[in-house]
Amino acid sequence: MTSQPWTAPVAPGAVDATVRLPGSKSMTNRALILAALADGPSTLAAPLRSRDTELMAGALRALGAGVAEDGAGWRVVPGELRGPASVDVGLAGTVMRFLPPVAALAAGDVAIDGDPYARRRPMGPIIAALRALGTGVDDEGRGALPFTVRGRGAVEGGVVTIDASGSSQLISGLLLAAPRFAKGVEVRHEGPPVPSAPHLEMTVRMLREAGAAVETGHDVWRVAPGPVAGRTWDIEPDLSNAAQFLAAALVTGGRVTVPGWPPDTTQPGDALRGLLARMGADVEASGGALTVRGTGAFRGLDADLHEVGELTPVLAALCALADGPSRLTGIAHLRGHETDRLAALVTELNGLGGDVRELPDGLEIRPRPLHGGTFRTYDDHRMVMAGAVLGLAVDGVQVENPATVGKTLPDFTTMWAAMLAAPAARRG
Ligand SMILES: O=C(O)C1=C[C@@H](OP(=O)(O)O)[C@@H](O)[C@H](O)C1
Ligand SMILES: C=C(OP(=O)(O)O)C(=O)O
Repeated sequence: MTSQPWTAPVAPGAVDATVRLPGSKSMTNRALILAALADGPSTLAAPLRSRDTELMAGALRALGAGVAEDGAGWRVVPGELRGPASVDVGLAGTVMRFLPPVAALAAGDVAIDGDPYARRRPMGPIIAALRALGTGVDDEGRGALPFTVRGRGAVEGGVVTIDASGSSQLISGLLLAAPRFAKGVEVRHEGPPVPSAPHLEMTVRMLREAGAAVETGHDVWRVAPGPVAGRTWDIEPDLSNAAQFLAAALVTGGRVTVPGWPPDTTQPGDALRGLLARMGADVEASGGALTVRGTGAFRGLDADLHEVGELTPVLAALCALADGPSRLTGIAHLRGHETDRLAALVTELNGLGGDVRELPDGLEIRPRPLHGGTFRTYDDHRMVMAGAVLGLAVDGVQVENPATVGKTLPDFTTMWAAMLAAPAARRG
């Protein structure tokens, strides 16, 4: 779906807002997988409703699970997994990496495809791993989408070695389905470091919460075969989607509070507390909420974002408005995200007059006065959010195809307008 360009609003003054965020994409899609593999029904309370999670729900339904509306949540009733089925993964990394190992457990063929750029995202290691664990995959030699998983109703499992330097999701996908493999799984990683450690911790923690036995070591993860418990999953607010709202406090010298900030979380967005403080924000956690205050002036950032790569687009936009230069490193794998995010950020920030250089593993950003213009978004929700942050301070930023935020935050532009319309902003 393509929408009309959106003129990102200039902040009318210092923001002063409380922003309630919908559920975490990463937790919702893990909970859906575990619920579909469980030995009884589960409930997801406050899940994210967005393109990525609806695609996951649709994929699991196609394989035989019951995923039904339950008030604001979802009720999942596991069913016998079977093909033939066709699954659309859209551009969702979580669906394209978490679903194929579940498809391997189905009796019958499962054809899997997605958006055009999905065919360019790293999938080879998971295809090879499924074969090594005893499941046929017909990919016509592509090592990428589209492909068909030849499910036989059971997966032998065992030990497999992959290079997961392109995406942590390649490991998470194998681990999430592994309690249902006859021998469980031992996944070993060989290659450059695996990104997104917090997301791997999230996988391990949620598997354990569902009763699975998981052991971890250096670049090795083991899941024993065993039952997955049906349960209630309370989905935390999506902290990565807090980034753009909290950034608005720095850009405008205002205050943004996010209620329901979990005190102990595996979400990478929790790193925003430290990262924004390093840029000069006053960050306060109290009463279960996180509040960020800015003065309107803030420093550049020199940070390795390897573990929290999905925060990069919004942080890069913030860095382009900072008082000094920034270096964001450890993020070569972002070339395989929704788009090549390093190239996209260089092109679009420089298109507004910025001075951004691509490094082998990141970005170097030197702030310069920016001007309005088209900010292309490449079907990447976080590029829309980055454009919104720039628009707070730069008149005439035309964000292309804002509806692409539907991937994880369908109400984004409405929430953004509400934040800017909060009382203090109108006075400012
Ligand atoms: O497991 C997950 O839920 C995710 C893992 C990360 O992927 P990569 O390791 O590919 O960066 C992250 O960027 C993505 O948004 C969500
Ligand atoms: C990388 C991201 O998404 P995906 O789950 O599609 O990998 C992201 O949300 O920033």
